[in-house]
Amino acid sequence: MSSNTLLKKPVKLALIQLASGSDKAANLSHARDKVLEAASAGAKIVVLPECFNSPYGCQFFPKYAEAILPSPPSAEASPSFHALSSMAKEAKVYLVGGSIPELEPESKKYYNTSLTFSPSGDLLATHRKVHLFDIDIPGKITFKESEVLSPGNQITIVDLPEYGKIAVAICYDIRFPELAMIAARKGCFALMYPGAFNTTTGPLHWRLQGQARAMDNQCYVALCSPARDMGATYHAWGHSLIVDPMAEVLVEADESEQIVYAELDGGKIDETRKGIPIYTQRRFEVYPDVAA
Ligand SMILES: NC(=O)CC(=O)C(=O)O
Repeated sequence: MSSNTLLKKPVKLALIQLASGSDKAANLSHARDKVLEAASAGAKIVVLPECFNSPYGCQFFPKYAEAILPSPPSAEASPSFHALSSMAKEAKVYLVGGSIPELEPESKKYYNTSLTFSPSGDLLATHRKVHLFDIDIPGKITFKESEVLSPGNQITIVDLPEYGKIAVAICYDIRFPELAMIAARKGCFALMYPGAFNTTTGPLHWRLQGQARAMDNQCYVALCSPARDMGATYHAWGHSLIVDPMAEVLVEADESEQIVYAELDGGKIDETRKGIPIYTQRRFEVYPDVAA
């Protein structure tokens, strides 16, 4: 076990592949139990899935949306914010709080938003899904988040003082390697993606996207899905997974509710970058358009 300049000390990461239903309060309470379970197993960074407090679908966003700003949000207006903050504090973990439908009260715009909290329950970062999930695969799946949601406009990098920097992005964001590349080049040891691929795109692309982002950027990548519910309108792929900097899948769930864990080690980032030194071999003079 070793550390490096990106990851100061080894850390156990947990992804909670949560089974959520239509009752928001029940979902929040269930998430709390699972976060505490992950902490008891030694996890210090815990990730929840996309839309963990609601069913996933455009028809559900307005009903489940809550305000996050203005600050400080009240427990009535922002129950998920408060629940996440208290579970992080109770479990004493860094918590990447999956995502929740957000209503920005002044603009009346809706967002798909991820909140990250410190072990003392303080909000560290807010990521609004940058790339909205608009796809149309005839006969298989049509989804248009942009009919209801607005996109976020920022790459989100979060400093976890004891460990180093992570990037947080949501689901469809993983299909845009530019975002991952910039975050990695700014020194993140891991890219965290709460996500909910489906039974059409999941088998083809979920693992591949996770491994591709890890291989390109030689850092850890985590994808955290909801458990599959065949009674829901959207059938999540599940298969939450953690990939190491060599693009090896360290752990992968099936589609049922479970928690997957892996130990992240800075030495693995060094070893990978030493063995395949693309970080020092880039030729930005040949492709200046992508230089940061
Ligand atoms: N749900 C998403 O945002 C993305 C997805 O399912 C896919 O890219 O496939």
